[in-house]
Amino acid sequence: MKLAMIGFGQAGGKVLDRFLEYDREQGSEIVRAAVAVNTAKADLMGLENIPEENRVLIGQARVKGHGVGADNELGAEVAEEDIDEVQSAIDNIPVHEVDAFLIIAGLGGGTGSGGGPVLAKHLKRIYTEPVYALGILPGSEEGGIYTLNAARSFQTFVRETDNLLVFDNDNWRQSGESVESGYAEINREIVERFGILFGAGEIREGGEVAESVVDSSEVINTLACGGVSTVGYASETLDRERKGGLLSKLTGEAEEEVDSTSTTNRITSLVRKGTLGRLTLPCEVGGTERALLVLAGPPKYLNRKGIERGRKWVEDETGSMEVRGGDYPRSRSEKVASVVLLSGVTNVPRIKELQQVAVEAQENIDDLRDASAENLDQLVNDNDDELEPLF
Ligand SMILES: Nc1nc2c(ncn2[C@@H]2O[C@H](COP(=O)(O)OP(=O)(O)OP(=O)(O)O)[C@@H](O)[C@H]2O)c(=O)[nH]1
Repeated sequence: MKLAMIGFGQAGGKVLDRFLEYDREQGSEIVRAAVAVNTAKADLMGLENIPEENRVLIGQARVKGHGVGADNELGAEVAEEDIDEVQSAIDNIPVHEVDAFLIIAGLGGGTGSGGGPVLAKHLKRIYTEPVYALGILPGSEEGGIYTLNAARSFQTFVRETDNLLVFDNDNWRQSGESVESGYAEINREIVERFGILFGAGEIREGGEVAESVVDSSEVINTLACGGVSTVGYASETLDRERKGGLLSKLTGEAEEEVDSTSTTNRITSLVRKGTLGRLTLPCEVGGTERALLVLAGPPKYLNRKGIERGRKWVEDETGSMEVRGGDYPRSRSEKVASVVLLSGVTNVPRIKELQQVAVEAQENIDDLRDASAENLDQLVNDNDDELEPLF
């Protein structure tokens, strides 16, 4: 599937930068266009793979290139004010060649969290292609303002996009890791999962053809139920049995013996592990509206029977009647990987918790405001008492 990706804010830009690297390494050609938008000049300058002409600095008149300091209302305001500058960069994208837009943003900060939904609304008004977002939730140790931003932004993103794919940093940070090396690891994880999902079906001319192809319309149909999505992943490194036949001696490549029963079993077990293991956003699998599974790996290690069994299992597990599945051949890969997209999930404890914390944070803010208003009144009254008439 070909995407126009817009990285909004620091996290969005960094993840998009990694997507470009992945695209180049894998030859997957998912990112048809890449635009980074930020209020902080330094963040834009730190990007490595996004072309300079596609880096858009917004809000210069208001924040002078220094970021909005986790103020997501300000993030939304400057995005509204400077939407034409973002649009100018998007005007250079051959939109007729893309299947969808994907806005990537950290929901806890200010720029991406506030500006991302503004851009989503704008794109939906102008284009007919679906507009998705990949929203990154903050770690719980990041504090109240990040949680409050994330809770607000989450709701707005769900309203303004065709589907919000979520990655929860809280579920992925390893203890003892530095923040930066932690993010590098997390960003690799994000790009691998979403890269396989969006890369399926993007087979170039002369490339390998999948036995049961996943094409972009299947990803779009799975996401079309709207709401929130999460992605599961599992992989197994292949212990490739090689047989030194004449052909292999001539080509230098080993032929492989592949047992079809173990191929089927490997696939079904990877689908289970992917679905029941660590999801990008942990949730109850039951009640999922739609699902899609993609099996990636060397074609010999993929078969229709395994995928069909895996698909049936996901149907039983989710209770959904709309479970699609297919394969994504990658000959050079040394592993078989399963990616499971669960779309329209409803039972998500982290979101409930986030909303609760946000309500409390809002009440605290209201209390603080009330308290400071009372203090102000008090101060005025006290001062009134003390003031001596001058005449
Ligand atoms: N996964 C991931 N999350 C990140 C990364 N960098 C920052 N974050 C998360 O993103 C949130 C902060 O958002 P940023 O993108 O840094 O903020 P911003 O949109 O640039 O907004 P301001 O800095 O307030 O102007 C925090 O919750 C971080 O946990 C990253 O490289 N990867």
